[in-house]
Amino acid sequence: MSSAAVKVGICGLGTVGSGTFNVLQRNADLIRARAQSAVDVVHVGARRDHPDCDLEGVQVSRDIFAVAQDPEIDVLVELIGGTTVARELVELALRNGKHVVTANKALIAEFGNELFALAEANQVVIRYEAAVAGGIPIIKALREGLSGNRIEWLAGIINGTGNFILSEMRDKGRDFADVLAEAQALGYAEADPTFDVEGIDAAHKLVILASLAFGMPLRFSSVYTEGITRLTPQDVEYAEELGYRIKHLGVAKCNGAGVELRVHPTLIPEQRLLANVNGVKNAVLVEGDAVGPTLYYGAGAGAEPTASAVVADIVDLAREISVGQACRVPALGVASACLAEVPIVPMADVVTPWYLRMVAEDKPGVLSQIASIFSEQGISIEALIQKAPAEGETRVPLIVLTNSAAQGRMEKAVSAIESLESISSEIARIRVEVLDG
Ligand SMILES: NC(=O)c1ccc[n+]([C@@H]2O[C@H](COP(=O)([O-])OP(=O)(O)OC[C@H]3O[C@@H](n4cnc5c(N)ncnc54)[C@H](O)[C@@H]3O)[C@@H](O)[C@H]2O)c1
Ligand SMILES: N[C@@H](CCO)C(=O)O
Ligand code: NA
Repeated sequence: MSSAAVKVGICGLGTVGSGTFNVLQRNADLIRARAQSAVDVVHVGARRDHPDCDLEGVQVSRDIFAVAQDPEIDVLVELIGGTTVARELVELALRNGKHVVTANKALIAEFGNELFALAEANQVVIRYEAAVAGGIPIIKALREGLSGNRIEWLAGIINGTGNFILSEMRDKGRDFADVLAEAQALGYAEADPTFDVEGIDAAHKLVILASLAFGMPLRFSSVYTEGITRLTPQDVEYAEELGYRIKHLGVAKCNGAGVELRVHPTLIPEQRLLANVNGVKNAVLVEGDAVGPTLYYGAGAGAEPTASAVVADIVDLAREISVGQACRVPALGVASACLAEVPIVPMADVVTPWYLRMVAEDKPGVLSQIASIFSEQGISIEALIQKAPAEGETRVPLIVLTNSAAQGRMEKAVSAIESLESISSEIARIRVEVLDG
C-alpha cells in the first residue's frame, strides 16, 4: 500500500450523514486496508454541527456548495435529500469532476437519466447503493453479482417505515399514527412521511431496481403506486384467517408484453420468507434465469445501516480511483448506449389473485348473485368467508379470495357487485402475490 488518500466531502449531517461520518471514523483502519488507500473526510457541508460527530480537524461549511467547489475533494457525498438543491449540488460536483455518492432515491429515480449522462460526460460516476433497501447491497447484487442472468422478476419490501408500521399494527395492535411518529423519531421516515405511507418512496426504489434488472432507462412516472393508508385492522385479521400476511410490496416483472411496475399492499402466503420480514427490515426477492430465486434481507433504514451502504460505495470508488478506473461499472449495469425502453404493462392487464372484503345483507340469494357476477367475468372463487353478524346487525362481512384475474375484469366484477342492492359499502380489494420463485 498505498496510493494517496481519497478525499471525501459530506453534504448533510442528519441521520445518514452523521452515521456515515461516524462509520468512516470508527472503521478507518479497516477501510484503509480494504480501499487500499486512506479515505479522509476533509470537508463537511452542514447547516449545523451534529452532537454525535466530532468534526475536529475537518473543514466545515454552512454553504454546501463550497464542498462541491473544493478542489481537494475527490468524492462528494450528497445526504441532504430532496430533488431541488440536491440536484444542483450533484450537478455542480459532477461538472467539477467529482464522483458522487448519494442515498437519495428520489433524485436518482426522477433525474438519474440526466445525472448519469452528465457524470459520463465528465468521466466521473454516481454511486447510490444506500438509495434502495438501506444497508442491503441490492444494487451491487443486481448490477454485478447477477450480471450473468436474465432477470425475470423481482419483488421486495422496500420501505422500512411502512413495514415497521404494518408489523407493529399487526403484532401489537398499535395505532397507525403512533407508530409513524416512532418511525420518524428513529430516523426511518422521509422528511415528508407521506412518501413512505403513500408508496412514493417505494416507487422511487422500484424504478431503480427495474432499470438495473431490465436494462431500461429510469421511468418513475410509469410506476403504479398505492400506499398502506387504506388498510384496515380487519383486512390484516381476515388475511391471517386465510393463511396470508399483508405486506407492502414493490413488484417488477418482465415478460414478452413488457414490464409490470407496481407498488401496493399485497397478501402473501404466510409460509413465504417475505411474509415474515418484520419491523424496519427490508427484503428483495430476485428471480434470475440461471440462478433461480435469490433473497436479500437486512435493515432498510436507520443511520448506521444506511451508512453501511454509503461507505461501501465510497470504498468501491476509492479502490477504483486508486487504480484510475472509476468508470468501470456502468451506472445502471449496462452501457448507457444499450439501455432500451420496455413497454409498461397497463394495470388493467396485470393478472393476480385477489382478496375482496364487502358488507352484504344476510339474506338468501346474495352469495349466488355474487358468484354469478364473478362467473360472468371468468373469475373463479378460491375461498369465501362469511362472518357472523354483530348483535342487532343484519349485514355481514364477506371475504372472497379469487383465483388469478386481470385487474380490468376484476374492476368490472367489483362495480357490478357494488351496484347490487344487498351490498352496502365500497368493496376493499387487495392483490395477492404467491411468490413461488
Ligand atoms: N434515514 C434513512 O434511514 C435513510 C435511508 C436511506 C436513504 N435515505 C436518504 O438519505 C437522505 C438523507 O436522509 P436523512 O434521513 O439523513 O435526512 P435528515 O433530515 O436526517 O438529514 C438531512 C440533513 O441535511 C441537511 N440539509 C438539507 N438541506 C441542506 C442545505 N441546503 N444545506 C445544508 N444542509 C442541508 C438538514 O439540515 C439535515 O441535517 C435522503 O435522500 C433520504 O431519502 C435515508
Ligand atoms: N424512509 C425510507 C428510508 C430508507 O430508504 C424507509 O423508511 O425505507
Ligand atoms: Na442498498
